[in-house]
Amino acid sequence: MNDVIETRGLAKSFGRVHAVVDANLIVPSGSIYGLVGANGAGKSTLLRLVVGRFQPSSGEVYVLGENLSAISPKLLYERLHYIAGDIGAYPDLRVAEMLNVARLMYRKWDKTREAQLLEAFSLPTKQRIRHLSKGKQMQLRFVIGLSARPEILVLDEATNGLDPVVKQQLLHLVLEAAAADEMTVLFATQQLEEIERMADHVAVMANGRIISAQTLDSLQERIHEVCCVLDRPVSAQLLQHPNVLRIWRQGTYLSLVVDGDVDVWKHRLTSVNAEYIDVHSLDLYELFHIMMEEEGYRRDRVHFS
Ligand SMILES: Nc1ncnc2c1ncn2[C@@H]1O[C@H](COP(=O)(O)OP(=O)(O)OP(=O)(O)O)[C@@H](O)[C@H]1O
Repeated sequence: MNDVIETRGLAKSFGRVHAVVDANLIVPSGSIYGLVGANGAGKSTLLRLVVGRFQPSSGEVYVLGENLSAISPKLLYERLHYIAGDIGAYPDLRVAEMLNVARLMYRKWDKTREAQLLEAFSLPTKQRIRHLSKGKQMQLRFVIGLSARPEILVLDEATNGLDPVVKQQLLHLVLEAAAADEMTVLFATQQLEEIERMADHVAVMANGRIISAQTLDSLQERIHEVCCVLDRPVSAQLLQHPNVLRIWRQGTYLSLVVDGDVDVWKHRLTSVNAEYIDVHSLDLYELFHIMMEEEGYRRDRVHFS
């Protein structure tokens, strides 16, 4: 599998805000790569750097093996399609006019797919884009994005605010198109169910940094919760280890979230007479929460007096 996107030491600052810091991301060809992180973590900025909407403060972006700064905008436009949740271009055109423009813009335009998608979405072709609902506008953008048959589709919270039926429909179509065209998808989302449903790889961002980037399977195989009952105090030294991401104790119950070999921890806990040792995987929600806490991410506490 070749890599279709690679960022090397990528950084972007806005004045004193370091939105993206030393980002090294490798997106393999054909992968469905999810990007998650808290509000303001730097996801949109990273995607805008990857699609050439922002100039990096430092570092480099490679798309389809070439340095982004050396790729002609026209070629990039055809090979990489970007859809963000904000307002799209040409809001005053009618749907049919917009599709005429798009057909001229993309050499690989797939008319059969366009017709299938138009029928599936029942888009009112005579209406002006700005008069369409948000969901219909987004459907139109996916008609264009998928009919253009790009090699890479970059989605930035593209399903935000859509009703669950439209959202599921769009995600399903993206997966179908990705399989049919061997298209790579890089998408940022706050919705972990989208990661669960779509992604085979996932990168987690916190405070502008990529703190984890790997396959979803390896992430879930690597981190576990080890629980036990321990009716005597244990030295802090035993538990404080770089691979212990969280320690939680209530009475005699102890829970450790550990990164890496769980057998080591079973052995350590057995050696201090722990009983009822149990190991289980964590769901994505717990995993991301713990990873972000690890990175020092805390929601500001709000006090009402
Ligand atoms: N054009 C800009 N000018 C100034 N600051 C910006 C600009 N774009 C982003 N930022 C700042 O960069 C940081 C990262 O923002 P970004 O939008 O990339 O985060 P995000 O992870 O996509 O957040 P969200 O999930 O809330 O959309 C934030 O502090 C944001 O305020």
